[in-house]
Amino acid sequence: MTLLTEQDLIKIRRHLHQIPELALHEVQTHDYLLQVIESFKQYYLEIRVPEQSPTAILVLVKGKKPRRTIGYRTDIDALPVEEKTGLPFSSKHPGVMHACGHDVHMTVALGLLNYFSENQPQDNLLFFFQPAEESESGGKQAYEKGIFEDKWKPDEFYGLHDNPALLAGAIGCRMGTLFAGTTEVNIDLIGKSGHAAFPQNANDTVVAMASLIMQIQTIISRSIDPIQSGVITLGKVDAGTIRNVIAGHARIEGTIRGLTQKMILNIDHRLQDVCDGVARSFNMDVKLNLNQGGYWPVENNPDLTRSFIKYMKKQPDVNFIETEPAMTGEDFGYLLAKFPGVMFWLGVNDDSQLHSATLTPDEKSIQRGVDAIKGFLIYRMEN
Ligand SMILES: CC(=O)N[C@@H](CCC[C@H](N)C(=O)O)C(=O)O
Repeated sequence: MTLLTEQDLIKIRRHLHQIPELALHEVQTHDYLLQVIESFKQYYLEIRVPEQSPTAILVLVKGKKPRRTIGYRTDIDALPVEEKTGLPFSSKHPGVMHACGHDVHMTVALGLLNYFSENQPQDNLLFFFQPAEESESGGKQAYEKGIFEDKWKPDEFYGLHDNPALLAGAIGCRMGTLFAGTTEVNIDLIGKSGHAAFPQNANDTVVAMASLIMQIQTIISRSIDPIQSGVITLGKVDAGTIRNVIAGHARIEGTIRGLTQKMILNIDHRLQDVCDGVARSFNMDVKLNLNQGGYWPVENNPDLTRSFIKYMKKQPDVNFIETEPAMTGEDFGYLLAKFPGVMFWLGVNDDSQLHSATLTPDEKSIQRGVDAIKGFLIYRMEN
């Protein structure tokens, strides 16, 4: 294999786009990634599939005169979204789609790895193809299972997320917090089912759920400092079986976001109060389960981010934009709490938002992303 062209990268991205898989089930994706990586020159590559995390891949590129190991992470999982792009290379997996652009993330990582397999870097580079970013805290799991040990430990870590609101190939970043911390919310309401005609003999969880949802949506507006703010989105509700049976069980699933850990814990606390209140007033069990996993706020390291921004701003071919913090979550936040590093945006210029069934990243972003990041990594190794 020689250097991949822009067309080769687009082909790879389209293949990955057709085989999206959910968190921790990225089997075909993993096999295809391995196949591509194994087609690169292997002179100074070492590939490892950690047995503790069988869909992850680590690739160490041994440097000429290493002073450090620079990590680069890409996520590899997809979302339970039915694709509606109409693209000829649409998802072949019903109900699953790369609606968050991880196919682009993986392709950029492969482009970088391919370049450094042809051009031995000064420092060591560690590529981490990470399962389960959308749920299941893949980054945290990998860390806790000990996959970053000995020579597999990065001294610093970089990673990107695509951004449809930025022009294709633009790089966005900021000092401090880039993304929010999140907490997954699951609420089960347990009442008593019964005949629709006799509510006095049942305990209706649909009515309690409606009241609970409305009360939860007052937490942000009434309990949180509006200057700091946060988000609670309840994205899934489920209750009942048929129109004329009172539902004895209801479930709500959602997510909380805040830019600081203090804010997340504050919202968590208020949510518990509101659930307890509804349980009392409707005389039923309301079980709240909160799971932050590894979705900690994404805090960029000050020195490394300064150097990243300084480099990107100086490049005539890079459209660099200083961005505001975003309420998206990322389990790279957990890894950045363990290793200093930088997360940044790669513009993919699309009208559709992340997580939408019509997300269509502009493929010009791939080569531009590879060029900008490759340049930065070389610069970092020289400084
Ligand atoms: C970039 C992005 O969209 N990330 C996801 C991360 C999921 C966090 C977690 N599963 C949760 O929902 O709390 C996001 O939804 O922001």
